[in-house]
Amino acid sequence: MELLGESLIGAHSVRGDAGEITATDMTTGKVVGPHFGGNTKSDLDRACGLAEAAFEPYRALPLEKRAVFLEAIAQAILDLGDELIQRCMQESGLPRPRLEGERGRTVGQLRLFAQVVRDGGFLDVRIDPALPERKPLPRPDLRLRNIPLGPVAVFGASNFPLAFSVAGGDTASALAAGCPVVAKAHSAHPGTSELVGRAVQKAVKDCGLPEGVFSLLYDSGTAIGQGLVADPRIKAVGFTGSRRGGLALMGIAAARPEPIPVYAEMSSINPVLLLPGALAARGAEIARAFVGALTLGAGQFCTNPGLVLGIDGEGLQAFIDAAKAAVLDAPAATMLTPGIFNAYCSGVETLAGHAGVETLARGKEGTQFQGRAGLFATTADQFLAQHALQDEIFGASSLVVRCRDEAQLISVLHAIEGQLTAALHLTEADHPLARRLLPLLERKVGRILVGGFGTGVEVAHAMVHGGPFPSTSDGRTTSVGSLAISRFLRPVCYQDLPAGLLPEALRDENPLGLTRRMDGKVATPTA
Ligand SMILES: NC(=O)C1=CN([C@@H]2O[C@H](COP(=O)(O)OP(=O)(O)OC[C@H]3O[C@@H](n4cnc5c(N)ncnc54)[C@H](O)[C@@H]3O)[C@@H](O)[C@H]2O)C=CC1
Ligand SMILES: O=C(O)CCC(=O)C(=O)O
Repeated sequence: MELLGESLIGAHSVRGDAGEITATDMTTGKVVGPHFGGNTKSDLDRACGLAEAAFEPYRALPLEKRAVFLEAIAQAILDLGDELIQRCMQESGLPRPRLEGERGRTVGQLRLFAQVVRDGGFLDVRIDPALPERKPLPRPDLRLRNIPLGPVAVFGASNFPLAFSVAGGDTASALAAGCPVVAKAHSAHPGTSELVGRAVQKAVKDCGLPEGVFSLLYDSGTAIGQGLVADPRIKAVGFTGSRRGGLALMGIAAARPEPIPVYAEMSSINPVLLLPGALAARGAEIARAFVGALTLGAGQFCTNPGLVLGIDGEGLQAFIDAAKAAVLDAPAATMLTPGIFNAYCSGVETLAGHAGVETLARGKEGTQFQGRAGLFATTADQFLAQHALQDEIFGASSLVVRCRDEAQLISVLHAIEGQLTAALHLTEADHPLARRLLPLLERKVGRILVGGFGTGVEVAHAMVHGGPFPSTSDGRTTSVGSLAISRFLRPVCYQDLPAGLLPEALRDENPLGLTRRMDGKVATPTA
């Protein structure tokens, strides 16, 4: 498919004329064509108008049709074939196996949401039948179901050009909820975005849906992204990126005459807790696995293990020695954009320059735009005294914090900000300490895991990829897994509506065959 450098506004392909966006081939540093036109405010207005017009007919579709649409997007992405992978490799610098895996995850995610839509459980139907004889007052007939919020703005992430971008988890869950999507392409992978956008556009057409169900805009600066969040027709925002970007969009959304939710996944340093028994039993082994997780994908994951906590002693020293050796051996890796590479280099330099921070090891030198892994250490006293030591460094850098004792480990945990994940390494002897840490960890993170690291998020029903601020803007939800749909829904209660006016999902005869909560009890449909 020839790339045109055009945005997609409903069924149309439109060349924006507000500046240009060009991709960089991250392995050569050269610009790759075509040049993409940045959209204008009037393009944005048109995309939002179409999304608003599509909302009612799209949400009214039978669930089966919505599910088939999600599956059609998945197939259209697969039909792009190797062209998608090649373009994506060029724009992102990410290797083929990673991107093939990510495509599988993207397609799997869309198919998972198709199942979620068919199942209908996300409607969360509750029926409390009327109790006309109840004393002292009768109870009215109450019926609840979730409805979609309205058009959603999705900001593609730079670090997952497929699974968190144009047709990634935010888009899949918003479409599954019944919300049209206006996506804002990330300028790091404009060609990949156009290819995937065209796949979604084709699925819209093939399924006979209103064209405004999906649009894709390009922004040569920040005006289109900001305008999108401010547009009164947009009712929610999905974002993965920097803390600064997420906070800016949250500010715009909150300042609207009608504020809207922004689901921003921002910064996280994902503490790894090395408990004494585990350090004594297998410190060096954990260190090697840790460096593997640290350097995976040049460390460009929001789940990257950026902080290691342990109690000082022989065990922690054995871990550090083995981790140092593995980092020294780690090859440099191409980063996503020149900007991200530069931010990584300056982040590492700043960290190394802090009082009381020791550079333990740096990975091998690389070529242009290749980040070198970095391992640093400090004491808990220093960590507690310098808040800046908690700043996310996006890339393969991690800070080991030597704690004096259990009490100081707990103080450090109290001091850290909200996180996506915490990883515990333990043996049975560590269970009493782990049991004491768990309530505190629950308050700090969205996912607690044992024996591994946070990278490699499973797309599943029980997954939480979220956490307290600043890891996300709203720790009550997740951006990965089927629960992500709940971000784009809100409950409506129907009180004493005549049967003929009730939505199908709420009718007594249960024509959709939904599992519903009847008078508080789960009722499965009779076949
Ligand atoms: N924690 C995480 O998961 C990630 C963190 N990052 C951090 O972000 C840095 C920059 O990477 P990017 O991916 O470009 O993130 P970014 O936050 O700068 O941009 C993400 C998206 O939001 C838009 N955006 C950002 N600020 C905006 C504003 N003020 N107004 C309107 N639109 C705005 C951008 O155009 C882009 O589409 C990295 O060096 C890293 O520090 C990046 C990716 C993921
Ligand atoms: O590690 C993963 O699979 C997902 C990480 C993520 O969501 C991110 O880096 O933005």
